Formats: sequence, structure tokens, C-alpha cells
Amino acid sequence: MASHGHGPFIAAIDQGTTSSRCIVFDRDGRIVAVDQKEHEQIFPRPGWVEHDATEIWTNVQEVVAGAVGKAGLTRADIAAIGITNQRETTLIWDRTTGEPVHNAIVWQDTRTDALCRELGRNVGQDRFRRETGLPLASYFAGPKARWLLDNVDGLRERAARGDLLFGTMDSWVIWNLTGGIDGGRHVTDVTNASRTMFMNLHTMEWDDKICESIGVPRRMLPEIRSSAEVYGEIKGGVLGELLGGIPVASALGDQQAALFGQTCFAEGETKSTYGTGTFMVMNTGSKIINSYSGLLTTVGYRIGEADPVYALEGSIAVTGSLVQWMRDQMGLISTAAEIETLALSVEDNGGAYFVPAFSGLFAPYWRSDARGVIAGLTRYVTKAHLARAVLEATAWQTREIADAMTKDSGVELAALKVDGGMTSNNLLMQTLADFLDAPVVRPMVAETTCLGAAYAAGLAVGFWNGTDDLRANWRRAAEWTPRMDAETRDREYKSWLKAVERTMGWLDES
Ligand SMILES: Nc1ncnc2c1ncn2[C@@H]1O[C@H](COP(=O)(O)OP(=O)(O)O)[C@@H](O)[C@H]1O
Ligand SMILES: O=P(O)(O)OC[C@H](O)CO
Repeated sequence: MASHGHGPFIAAIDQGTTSSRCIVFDRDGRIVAVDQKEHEQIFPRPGWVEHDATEIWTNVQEVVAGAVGKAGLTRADIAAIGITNQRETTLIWDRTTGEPVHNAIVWQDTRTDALCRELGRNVGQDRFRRETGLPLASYFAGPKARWLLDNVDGLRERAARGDLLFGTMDSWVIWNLTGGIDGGRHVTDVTNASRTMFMNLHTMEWDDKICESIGVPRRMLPEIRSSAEVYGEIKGGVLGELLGGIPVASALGDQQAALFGQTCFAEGETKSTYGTGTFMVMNTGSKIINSYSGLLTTVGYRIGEADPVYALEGSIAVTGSLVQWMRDQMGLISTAAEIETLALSVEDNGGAYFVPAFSGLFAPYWRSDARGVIAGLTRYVTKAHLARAVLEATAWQTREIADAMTKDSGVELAALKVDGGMTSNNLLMQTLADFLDAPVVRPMVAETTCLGAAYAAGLAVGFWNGTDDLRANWRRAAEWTPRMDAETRDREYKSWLKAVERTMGWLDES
């Protein structure tokens, strides 16, 4: 059997929106091996996005075995394994067969728009915000679970019999890793639970009244645990043979994991992750800050029995995916990196502003009736100006969230720690520093999401002694300082905000 918690490495699984990966880290937080596999994006109708959870579980097993194999390790070398995941993506499965009852409904999916409006009318927006920290929006898991119960034949009866389990992807992966139908643990962590709309932020427990008003039986929900503790051990299946006995010792939603991996342990410290979407998260310590500016109040992390650490979050649905759209749908570039070369071929945006409200606007607006707009077009505008406008869209959306965070928390942004695929774009990073009027800093280990999950798992098994050990691992790789004059910044910001206004109300309520 495994040597529990004594091996010199920690593994972390990142079950993301487009792929699943596993990274093995050493004690200094350095990457030893990586394996990754994409899964299919299923679009049954416009606005609907699904994943095949069985494919995801197969991929997770493959990447764990792959990373461990590449590193040449055995179970005795690995002290623990941690999990981080795309958040809100919702699954219901049968505990007796281990089979999902339907594809997972992905966080970007907008099918519950009408249901959310109805809940808003019947129960009231404020009630959800007050108890869960979240506005009523199709983004979150609760209404997705209700949709499944309403729309998959026989589900309510099966739920009443106690055969069905609800979970976000952390729960699905942990249940399978720890034995599945043979005693798998049905748990979630506080960070993932805080995105369901079922958890009361103040008690950190499922809120019976809210579950009832959304219409999902509480008995389907997993047990809420901390983000760093041993939930169980790897057991059964392919991984059981290879890595059986390794403690499964952390779970964090991917944006909270990045906060942890960026070592934002002090109140006011903030990170922003630039991938398909962008998620800016500020540590607010023991304070539950109610947002009046369109941010989410969420759980940052909870380490074992310690008090929970809360956070404010600004979620942007479309950033890197706009670059993909320029590449795949418009054919204006052939690789994502080319957006920078193209944008650098001109001095400015030529008067064009691009607001990519492709699936409505998330923070700080939460408007599902908004759709994308390119404003300020004249014959002067070229594809290079559009490339600038694409990058500026990401930077302005970040600026809007930074403003909201300052308003809600009273804390001025001292510096922004960044990570994610888009941070390899130097022009974007400089633009960000210019628009924020604050330094932007990128760490040496850009894989902060997996690193955060590894750190939490390592703390749970005593591999690292405390957060000071982790801070010591953080190293700056690059920094961008603001160079734009205030007058230009303010003028451009006004134009951006005018363009945003023009996206609203495009869709009719019906
Ligand atoms: N040099 C670049 N400039 C702008 N965007 C980029 C660049 N390289 C990658 N991207 C964008 O970053 C995203 C990939 O980042 P990643 O962190 O892997 O995303 P995720 O974890 O959300 O899948 C893609 O949407 C891609 O378009
Ligand atoms: O998998 P990512 O990196 O696109 O992250 C998705 C977020 O967790 C959605 O809230």
C-alpha cells in the first residue's frame, strides 16, 4: 500500500472547461510532469453547452496515469492528490450504477435564463444575494439541477427514491476516485458549494429554504467539507491498481485555486486569471462583503478546521474566447498569438470598441439580454484596429471589475497578480497596467490553478507546514507598470462605457 503523506511529490488534477490535466509538483512548487487531454464541447442548441461526464472521468484517469508515468513515479512517491475544477458545471448521476443521467450542463449554458427570471419574480433577487452571495443568473449550478429534474424523464421519482446524486465536477471526480459505486465519498468543498446557489454563506451549510424554492431535494446534495482535508483515498478501477491508497486531500474551484496558488493569503490581495473567460478574485479575509456593484461574494478557501476566508469575484464570460472567435469564426488570425502581432501593426484602436457580450454580460452587469457590439466603425478601421479592440476589451472589462472591487471593499488595487494563457500576450499585459493604472505581475509558475490545489492537498497531509512555506515558493517572472497618461485613459474609458451601453436590451424578454 501507499506510504500515506510521505512521498516527495504532490499531484493535482485540473478538470477544466476545455480539458482535464494533471500536474505533479515537487516541494518547491516546481512542475515535474504534466499530462492533458481535451474533451468534446457539445452544443445541442444555441446558448446550450454540455460535457459528457463519462468522457471527462476517463480523461481524468488517463491524465493522472500519464503525468505520474511521465515523471517515472509510483504511488509511494506521491504524498497526496488535490482537485481543482471548472465551477458551476452541473451533473446528476445514479449512485447505484455510477451512470450520469444526462450530460453535464456547463457553466456557460444559458438554458436556465427564463427559470432564473421566474425565480426572481417568485422569490426575489435580494433573498438569493443575501444568503448565497450570488445574483440569480443562469451561470450558477442550482437552476441547472432544477432544469434536469424538470426535463429528464423519471428523474423526480428516482430522486425521491434516493438513487440520485447531484454534484459539480469536484464531487464527480472525488466520488469516482474514492471508489464510485463501491463506497465513493459524495462531498464537495466550500468554494464549489458557494457557486451552487444552495449554500448559505453565513452558516456554510445547505440552506433548506433556498433548496426548496429552487426545487431541488436536499438529500441529493453532497456533504460540504473544507478545501483541504483528506476526503478519502484512491480506490478501485485503473487508478486504484496504479495509485490505490493515495490520499485525496483537496478540492477548490479553479479560480479559488488560482487565488491560493498565487499565494493571495492576505486581505486585499487580488489575482486575475486570463483564459477562455477571465475571473478576478480578491481575498476579503473573514469579511463577507455584500456587493452593491455587481460582484459575487464567494468563499476563497477553507483550510481544514480553520475559519473560512471569503472573497469578492468579478467574472467575465468572454476574453480568450474572443481571440479564438477572431481566429476560428472570422479567420482574421491563424494562431491566438498572432493577435498581438496584428494589434502592434497599428498605434491605436482607430476609434473601434468591441464589447463581446456573446452570452450576455456577466460582472458587473449580469444582463442576459445583452449581445456583442462593435462600436465606432468607420471606413478607416482595419482588422489591425479590431485586433487592438479585442485586446482592449479584456483590459477594460478588468478595469470595470477593479473599480467595482474598490467600491465594495474600500481597498485600492495595489498590484494585480495575473496568470492564464492570455498572459503570454505582452501588449495585453501592458494595456492592462495602463487601463488599471496599477502594476501587473506574473509569477514564474503560470499553472497557478493546479499549484493551488497541490498546495491545499500538501497542507492537508503536512507536506508543507503552513502558508509561509508556500509564499516562499512564489517568484516574479515579469512585471508591467502603467505608462498611459490619465487624460487618455479617462477619455478611452468613457468611449468603452458608451459601447457597453449599446449591447444592452438586444434580446427581448420572451
Ligand atoms: N498570445 C495570446 N494572446 C491572446 N490570447 C491568447 C494568447 N494565447 C492564448 N490565448 C487565449 O487564451 C486562452 C487559453 O488560455 P488557458 O489559460 O489555457 O484557458 P482555459 O484554462 O480557460 O482553457 C484561449 O482562449 C486563447 O485564445
Ligand atoms: O475551466 P475554466 O478555466 O474555463 O474556468 C471556468 C470557471 O470556473 C467558471 O466559473
